[in-house]
Amino acid sequence: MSSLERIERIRESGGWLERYRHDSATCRCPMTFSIYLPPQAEQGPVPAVYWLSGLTCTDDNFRTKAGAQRYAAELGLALVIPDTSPRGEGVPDVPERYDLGQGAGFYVNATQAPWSEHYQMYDYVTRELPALVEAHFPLVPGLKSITGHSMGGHGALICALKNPGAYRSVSAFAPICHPTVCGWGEGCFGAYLSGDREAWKAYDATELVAAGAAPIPLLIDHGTDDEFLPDQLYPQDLEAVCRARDFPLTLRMQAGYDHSYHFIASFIGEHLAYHAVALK
Ligand SMILES: N[C@@H](CCC(=O)N[C@@H](CSC=O)C(=O)NCC(=O)O)C(=O)O
Repeated sequence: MSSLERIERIRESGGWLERYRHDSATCRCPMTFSIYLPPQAEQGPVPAVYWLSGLTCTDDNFRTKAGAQRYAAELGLALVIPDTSPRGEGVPDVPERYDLGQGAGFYVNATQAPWSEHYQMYDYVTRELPALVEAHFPLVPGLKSITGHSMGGHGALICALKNPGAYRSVSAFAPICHPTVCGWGEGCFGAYLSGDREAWKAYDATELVAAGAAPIPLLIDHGTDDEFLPDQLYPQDLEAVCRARDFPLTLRMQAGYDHSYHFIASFIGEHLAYHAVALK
């Protein structure tokens, strides 16, 4: 297991917001993540909520824009906030594209060169990072939930659907619900996973539910004024397969909200309270 280099420590809401760099064996490069430890972590281990961010983000967007740490402090939850892709000079990228390469790992394990050398974000967020943080921080082993936004909402849904029992609860903000049929998903899956569309379905929430994923309640918020709702997010497709299977889905269309962190900040308290109930 790699060692951790602490690169930041900030007092917030009675707890600590910390940032670390480590050599990832999974992504074969240095990776950065943030963790918020609530005040309760000074008394003993606490449960963790993993947050997966969207396209163009690092771990910094959520911790500076969502206002989540205040709620996490009240609820006694740690927040674990990974980056959205491997990064660095030796890591493939398409600098002119915001939706492919660095900042756009899409939470899959790439199988295609040149991406497969480093772009192993699914294994990183579901295996390496939980083992690392549980070994180094006062977290209750295995007691975790997951949420995220847009590409990260897609990531949260597939991590929970593909790992029955690993997460006590899952929620998502404006997730890309059917990535195999939207432009963002087609671009990344085509590059990272080849042109074989059947292979893409293993990382698509709508396809996983349709294929018989074990039931876990899904809490999803979308904004009705989200600029990406018509062409990228497809909640109606996930809703249809959930209805056909009687799969537990709470899909809330929040009037007037867009795709931004203002939307996330408006509902993050509700989402964390939801996870806190599942984690008690
Ligand atoms: N037009 C934007 C597109 C990038 C964008 O909107 N990113 C969202 C996530 S979208 C899906 O994953 C985001 O969270 N941005 C960061 C933020 O702090 O708002 C562009 O060109 O950048």
